[in-house]
Amino acid sequence: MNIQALLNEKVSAALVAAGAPEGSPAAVRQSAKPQFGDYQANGVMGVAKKLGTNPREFAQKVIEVLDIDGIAAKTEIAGPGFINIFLSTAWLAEQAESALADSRLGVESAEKQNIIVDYSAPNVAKEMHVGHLRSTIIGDAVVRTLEFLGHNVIRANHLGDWGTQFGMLIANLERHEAEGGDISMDLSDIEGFYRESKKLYDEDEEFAQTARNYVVRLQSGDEYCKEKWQQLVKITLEQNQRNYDRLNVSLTDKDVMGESMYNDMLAGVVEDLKAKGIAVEDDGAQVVFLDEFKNKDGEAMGVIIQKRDGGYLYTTTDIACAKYRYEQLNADRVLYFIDSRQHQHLMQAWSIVRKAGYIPESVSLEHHAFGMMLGKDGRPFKTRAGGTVRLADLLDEAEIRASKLIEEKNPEMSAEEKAQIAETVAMAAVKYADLSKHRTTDYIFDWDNMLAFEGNTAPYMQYAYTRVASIFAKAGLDTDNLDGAIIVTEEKEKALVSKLLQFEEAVQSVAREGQPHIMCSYLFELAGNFSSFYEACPILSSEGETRQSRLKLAALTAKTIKQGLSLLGINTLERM
Ligand SMILES: NC(=[NH2+])NCCC[C@H](N)C(=O)O
Repeated sequence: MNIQALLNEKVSAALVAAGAPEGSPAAVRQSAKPQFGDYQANGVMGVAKKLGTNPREFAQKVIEVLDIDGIAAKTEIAGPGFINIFLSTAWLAEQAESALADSRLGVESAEKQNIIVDYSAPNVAKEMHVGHLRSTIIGDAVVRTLEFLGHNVIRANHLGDWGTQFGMLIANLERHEAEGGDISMDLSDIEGFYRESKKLYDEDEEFAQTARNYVVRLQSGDEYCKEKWQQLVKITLEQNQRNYDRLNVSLTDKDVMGESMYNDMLAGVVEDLKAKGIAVEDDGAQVVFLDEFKNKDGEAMGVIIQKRDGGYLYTTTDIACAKYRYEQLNADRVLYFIDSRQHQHLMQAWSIVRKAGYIPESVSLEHHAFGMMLGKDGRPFKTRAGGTVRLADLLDEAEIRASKLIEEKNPEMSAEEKAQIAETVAMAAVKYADLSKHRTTDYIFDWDNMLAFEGNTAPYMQYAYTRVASIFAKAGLDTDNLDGAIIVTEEKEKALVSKLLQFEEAVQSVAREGQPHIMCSYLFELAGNFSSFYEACPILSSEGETRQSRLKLAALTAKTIKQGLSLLGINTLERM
């Protein structure tokens, strides 16, 4: 149950009953401090101002008609007219009880929507690099959260699999084949292969001519070129899949909807935009002038959708792609997890999409942008030699570092167990470090921080889970089979229960805002609440119904942490 939403509904109804206009916002939020109650409604002041009445008096009227008997123990008016709501411990205990009995931990399913999530989107014949890492792990956490809420999610890996570069890549692939080498070996360093192709293209005129010829042939559907192109796509996908699997990212080959998929739509889109008078010819190219974007002379900015030579652009593809997602996939919502540097590109493409009426306003197109990944020195994240960091190398290093850490902590464990723990911790650390930061800020990649056992980190959260789980292991108890009832008496018990019952709010916020750091902060706070509870309220050494109740609180904590981490794509360990 979403308590905030419930209270918001209750207070909204009371506002109207007290004379406020229909639809006045109740603005119920979690309280910043316990002395302000569990929740606070801040909507009264705005309404009183509109009505020209005294806010404290109006708040009093609202409280009189507010129907929260049995839910709240107490309400009070504070400051200029805030309503502080103190929840009843008996009611909280009841809610916690039903959350524990429910495999969804009491989280209600949302009204089902078709949601397309565009994420990862690396490029063919290029290594996945750290920039794609952010899109991949943030997007995947949001996908898991949306699915948990019951939405129909379509994972769209907008692979960069089209463009004029394929001419030189095909020509070079052919050259390698002619030389009789082992192609899969030759392409194991796909980035090197790309550089080599580029060099040949720049330096060898005959090669460049073949390459240009292949571009034309590929675009007109020539079988030979298509087959070679497919080979390149396949090799890239295999390499990416290894990264996805290691990172426990839920993408597979089936989710690839690359740029090439929209190729057949592009001519039609340009024709249609011309017919609608949205695109006009300018110096031989097809251009859309957008008033809402100004160029440096203060004039409407021109966005090219077809070049003079007939070629289409990245923007043209994204226009067609958005159209497709609405028309063919019936999207209710489309989320794009792309680097903030592509913001203007997306805004322009979508502005054209809306002008052309390809998607109704009721369907949201959302750019969930993120900042750059920086090194510890605050500069773009690079290898020591100054090159781009390959994702696979980064993950290898994470495992090496985590192994050392686990070795120090648990020298007595079997090598096999240590290796398994190290791998789980390593991938979690890389993901969690990224997920826990506000998405839009640049993110500083720091091994020591992400692998620390203190603070808002993966090892800390994984260990928090293991610690609760070990209580049950030690007592030989099963979290699914506990007798007795939850009784909330101690202050720390109440704080823990309140936090546990905010899980749904966290899940829904992540789904709404596409910001997984909300879940990380929630879990970190929950772990903190559990620690304070555990210190103040002994579990196994207490007796009778107190012991049973506390065991149940611990069980719900373990399940909530595990579920929350799993929505982030992070695995837990029973021992670590
Ligand atoms: N619909 C989109 N434009 N998705 C993002 C594509 C990202 C692009 N392949 C890149 O590496 O920068």
